[in-house]
Amino acid sequence: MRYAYRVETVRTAERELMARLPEGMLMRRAAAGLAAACRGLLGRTYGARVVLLVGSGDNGGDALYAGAELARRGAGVTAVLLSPERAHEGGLRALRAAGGRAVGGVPSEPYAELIGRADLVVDGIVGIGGKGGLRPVAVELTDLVRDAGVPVVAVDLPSGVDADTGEVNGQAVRAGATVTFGTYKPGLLVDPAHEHTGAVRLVDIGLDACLPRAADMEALQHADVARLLPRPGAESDKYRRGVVGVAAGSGTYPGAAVLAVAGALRGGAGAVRYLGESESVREQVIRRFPETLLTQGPVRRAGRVQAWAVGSGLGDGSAARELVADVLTADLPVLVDADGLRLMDVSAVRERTAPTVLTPHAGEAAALLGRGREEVEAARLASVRELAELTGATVLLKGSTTLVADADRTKPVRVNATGTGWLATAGSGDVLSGAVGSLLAAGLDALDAASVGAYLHGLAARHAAPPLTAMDVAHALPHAWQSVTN
Ligand SMILES: NC(=O)C1=CN([C@@H]2O[C@H](COP(=O)(O)OP(=O)(O)OC[C@H]3O[C@@H](n4cnc5c(N)ncnc54)[C@H](OP(=O)(O)O)[C@@H]3O)[C@@H](O)[C@H]2O)[C@@H](O)CC1
Ligand SMILES: [K+]
Repeated sequence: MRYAYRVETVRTAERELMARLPEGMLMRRAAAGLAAACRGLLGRTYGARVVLLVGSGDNGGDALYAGAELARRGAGVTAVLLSPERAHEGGLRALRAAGGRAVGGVPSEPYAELIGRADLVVDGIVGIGGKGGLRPVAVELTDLVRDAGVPVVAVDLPSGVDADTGEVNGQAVRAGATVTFGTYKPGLLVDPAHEHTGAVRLVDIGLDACLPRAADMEALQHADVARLLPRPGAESDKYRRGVVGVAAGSGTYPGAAVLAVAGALRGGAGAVRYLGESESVREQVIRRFPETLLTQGPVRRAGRVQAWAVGSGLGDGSAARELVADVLTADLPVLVDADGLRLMDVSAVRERTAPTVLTPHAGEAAALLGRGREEVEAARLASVRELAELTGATVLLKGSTTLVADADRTKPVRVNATGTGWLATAGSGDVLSGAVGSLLAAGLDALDAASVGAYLHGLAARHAAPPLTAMDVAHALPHAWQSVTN
C-alpha cells in the first residue's frame, strides 16, 4: 500500500523525529536524496547547468543543499533567490562554498537567458509551507521556465499546488519529476495537482517511524490487489463464488447491457444474471455472452444474486426509475452507475443497510451535489468525501486519478493511479460497473470492491492496444488479473 499524510500530520512527525536527531540531519537527508535524483535526471552532472529557484523557507534550503552537492560534482549551479534577505543561511553558505553562485532581486530579463540555457531547473520555491497559489514573482519565474521548456524537478511538491487537497489555486509549477520527502502527501496523488508532479519519487528520511498508522489517503499496489482478489477454492461452485445481477441497458442503449455484462463476467464472480425487460436486449446479451443467466423483473423474483449493478444505459423513463428503486430495496450490496445516479432517490440510498457503491464521473457527482462540474473537478477530494457524507454510500469518483471514499468516513480515501486517458471512451464506465458489481458479489467489501475494480480496469486499459474501445478493456481484464497475481 502507498500511504499519504496531510501536512499537519507530517509536521508532528517531523518534530518528533527532529528531536531525536542532530540539528540539520533531516534536511541533509532530504537534500542528498534530491541531489541523487537530479543527477539521475541530468545523466552527466559534470559541466551541467543547473538553476535553483529558491523561496524563503526550508523547501528552498533543500534546493540549496542539493545544489551544493551538484556543484561539488562539477555542475554550474546558480540559485535565483526569490527573497534574497530571507533565503536559508546554511544552504546558501554551503552552495557558495561548493562554488555555486546566487542571484536575487527583481529584473527578470537576465533570468530568461539563465533559465533558457539551463539543463535542469530545481523548484524550491515553496513546499508544504505554501499557502494559496504562487505569488507574482514566482509566477514570473515559472512562466520563464515553462516558455524555455527546460526540465523541472520539484522539491517535495510542485510549488503552488495544495499538499492536502490536490487543488491548484491560480498557477503552479509543472514538473517532469517530483522528489518528495518522508511520505506522499495527498496532493501528489490527486488531480489537478497530480498533473503537475510528473513521476513522483519518495525519499526515505526516517519519518515512517513517527507517522501514525492511519493515513489520510492510500493507494493500492499490485500486492494489495493480489491479496484482495477472490480466488475459487476446492469447495467453490458458481453460487459460492457469487452471482452478480446486472440491470443495465435498454432498447435505446443495448450496448450498455452488453458492456456491463462483459465487465461482470471478468470481475471474479461465479455467474452473471442479466435482468432486463427488453427481449431484444436480452437476445443481444445472450448472443454475445452465452454464459449469462437471463431474467426479468421484479428484482425479488430474479433468482439467486449476491450483489447488483444497476444503472448504465437505462435511459430516463418511469420504468427505469422503478427498476432502480426496486434494486435499491434489495438487502444486498448494490452498485449504482450512470442513469441510475440520476434516477435514484438519495434518501432511499441513505436508508439502506446493505452496502451501496455509487460510481459517478465529475458531471454526475456535480449534479448530485448541486454544483458545477468544474467545481468538482477543481476539488475532487473534498467532493468525493462530501458525496459519501451526503448519500451514506461508498463513492467512486471517476477520473484520471479515480478516488474512492468509503461510507465509513474514518477510513482513508483510496486513490487509483492505474488509469489512463484512453479510458475516456464510450462504455468504459459500463465495464467498470460490471466488474465492481462482480467483486461485490464475490464478497469484497464496498471500499475494496470499488478500489480493486478501478485498479484492474485501469490496468486493463494499459494492456489493451490504443486506440482502445470499452470492449477491449473488458477483454483485457484477465491480463490485468494475471499481471497482478504473477
Ligand atoms: N517535513 C519534513 O519532514 C521535512 C521538510 N523539509 C522541507 O521543508 C519544507 C517545508 O519548509 P517550511 O516549513 O519552511 O515551508 P516552505 O514550504 O519552504 O514554505 C514556506 C515559505 O514559503 C513562503 N510562501 C508561502 N506560500 C507561498 C506561495 N504561495 N508562493 C510563494 N511563497 C510562499 C512563505 O513566505 P511568508 O508567507 O513567510 O512570506 C515561507 O517563507 C518541506 O516542503 C520540505 O521541502 C525537509 O528539509 C526535511 C524534512
Ligand atoms: K517546491
